[in-house]
Amino acid sequence: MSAVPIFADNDRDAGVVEEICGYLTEDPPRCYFLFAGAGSGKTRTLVEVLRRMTGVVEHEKGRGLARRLRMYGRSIRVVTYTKNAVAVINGRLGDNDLVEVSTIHAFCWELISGFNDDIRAALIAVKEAQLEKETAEALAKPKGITAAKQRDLDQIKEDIEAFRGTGVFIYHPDRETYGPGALAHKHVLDVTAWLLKNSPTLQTILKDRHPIVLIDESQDTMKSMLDALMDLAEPRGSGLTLGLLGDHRQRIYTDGHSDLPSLVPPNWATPELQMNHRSQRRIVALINRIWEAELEGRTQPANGVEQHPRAENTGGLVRLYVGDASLSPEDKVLGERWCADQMREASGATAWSHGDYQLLALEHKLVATRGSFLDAYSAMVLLDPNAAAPTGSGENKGPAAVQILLNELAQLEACVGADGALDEFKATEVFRRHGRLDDMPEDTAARASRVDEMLQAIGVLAAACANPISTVEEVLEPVLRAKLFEVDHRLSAAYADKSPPPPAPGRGDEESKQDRMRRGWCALFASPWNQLQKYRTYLAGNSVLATHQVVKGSEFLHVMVVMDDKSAAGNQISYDKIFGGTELSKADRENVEKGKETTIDRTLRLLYVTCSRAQESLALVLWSSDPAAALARVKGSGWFADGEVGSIP
Ligand SMILES: Nc1ncnc2c1ncn2[C@@H]1O[C@H](COP(=O)(O)OP(=O)(O)OP(=O)(O)O)[C@@H](O)[C@H]1O
Repeated sequence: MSAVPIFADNDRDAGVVEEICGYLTEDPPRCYFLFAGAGSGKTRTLVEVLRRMTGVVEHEKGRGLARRLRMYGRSIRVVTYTKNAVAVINGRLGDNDLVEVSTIHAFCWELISGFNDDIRAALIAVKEAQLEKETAEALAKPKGITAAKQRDLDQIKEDIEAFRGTGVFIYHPDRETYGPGALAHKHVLDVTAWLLKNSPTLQTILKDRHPIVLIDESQDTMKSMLDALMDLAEPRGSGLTLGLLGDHRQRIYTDGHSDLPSLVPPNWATPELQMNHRSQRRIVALINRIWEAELEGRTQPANGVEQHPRAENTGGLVRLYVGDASLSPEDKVLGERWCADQMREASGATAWSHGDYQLLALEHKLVATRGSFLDAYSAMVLLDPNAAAPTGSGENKGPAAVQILLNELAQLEACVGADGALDEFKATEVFRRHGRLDDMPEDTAARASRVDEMLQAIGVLAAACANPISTVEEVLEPVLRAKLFEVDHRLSAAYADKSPPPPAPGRGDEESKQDRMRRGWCALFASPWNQLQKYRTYLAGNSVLATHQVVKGSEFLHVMVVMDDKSAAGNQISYDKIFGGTELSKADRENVEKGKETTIDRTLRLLYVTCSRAQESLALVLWSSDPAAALARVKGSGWFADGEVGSIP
């Protein structure tokens, strides 16, 4: 192939940057929704627009915009989904005082921080609305308000009272904040959205600071924040111009709008990126087929442009392997290794035999099982279902009440060598970092005695950590006895309570938050200590195992997608239904009739996201409850050629 057509093909999106620059510099400027598919290079497009709009790259109208922004001390605000994306954009932009890039949490907190009376009013209004909604929902059920539900409603009332008595609210976008007035991540978004709708002062502040707001991954941006901003941007010329970047095919969180393209006002511009610069042709063809598939149970429209691979990306390998879902987890791991060997043979890529491929699993529970930290993970989910698992945005740090286990104790454990000897210098540094040396006794004898007490406790702790069968309870014992660190009051109270865990609720039974947490504490104390290290690695996003949900924005040369509905918790996703090994449920059919989102819709999007992470080769491993039916259905789907499908022996 000659160089000319390659250039022409690869450049089909070349005009989009200039098109967007045009919308932002029109008078009045025009809002836009950029439809940017997987691997379409939306970051590059965004950065190129920003460079032109801020005078870094010569652009006549951009120069005028930059001058106006600078004259009034304003800047363009870019909101990204992860801290990593913030760093990437800042890195590419260089020193640029006309652009501020942040996560949505940091953006919201910057807007509301210090407005304590407004925050209080918003929190109370949001909680009162929640109380009203939950009460009405419970009353509509045949059982009415159960005792467990009443306890939850009382908790909301207590929260409201606590907000009334709070003077100053504190928050940090990058970590959990504790203590009086500490706001959770979700609260900050709720409060900002409420205030943007109800407080003219905040509306003016926003427009005055950031007349242009560009939001990446808008399909997953919390609905209420997006609604508030979209309202403010109307009518055109209102003083706020919005640019939304997104791909509704990649929506994987429930926070976002279910069909953002249909909500975009008709007067907005809707440019599109059609290229997929990331993946080889075969992979791009597969994701196009997946998205347009006419599947039974699908309600979402197949809207969106078909993607084109780069002209030089002529290859790529795709395989689907189907195995029996009733096999043991150990046998499944062996089966997945067999698949990797097949991929090695078919592709010739040694990465498949060296474990240098990215394994994407369906669900956190599946990862916890494969990664041997299921007890610790399950306990964390009971303690705080919202904070237990890593998220795409990287803000989850585990339940707030157990932070000492995830931070201080992990750091102290790292001071103990393989021979069990303590590195006192490093340990002192850990205590100093956590402010534990500030209140050491002045008196020499008392100080020496306290040091002895601490060293003795660390000795017991080191021995417990080194013992592979130690439980979390055994490791905690010396820490609490010698008060080595400041401990969350919920942790110390739960530790002191030696009552047995309440029974798990039966199917369909409600459970109060207190009972659920008590079960969580008991499960955590009984968990093997060595599972916590694996859990921490996973939570930090440093594990070679990743769930589908956390791979947002990433790309890998070789990908294995493990689809095992049986090992996953919940029924939100079912690959076996997509591939035909399981029939649609009654609820699925009812949802289809009502035009509501179905398991098929959600699963198709997740499949789209995972497959589109692969650059060179992609193995799909399906553990099906009816492998024969799945194989037959797959063969008729047109997604794969005959030689691309195989059975796991
Ligand atoms: N114009 C381009 N020319 C060549 N390569 C490009 C171009 N734009 C992007 N790429 C490359 O294509 C890959 C995908 O780009 P990027 O990660 O920005 O896509 P994305 O739109 O954010 O995708 P996703 O939504 O799937 O995460 C990257 O490796 C990037 O370097």
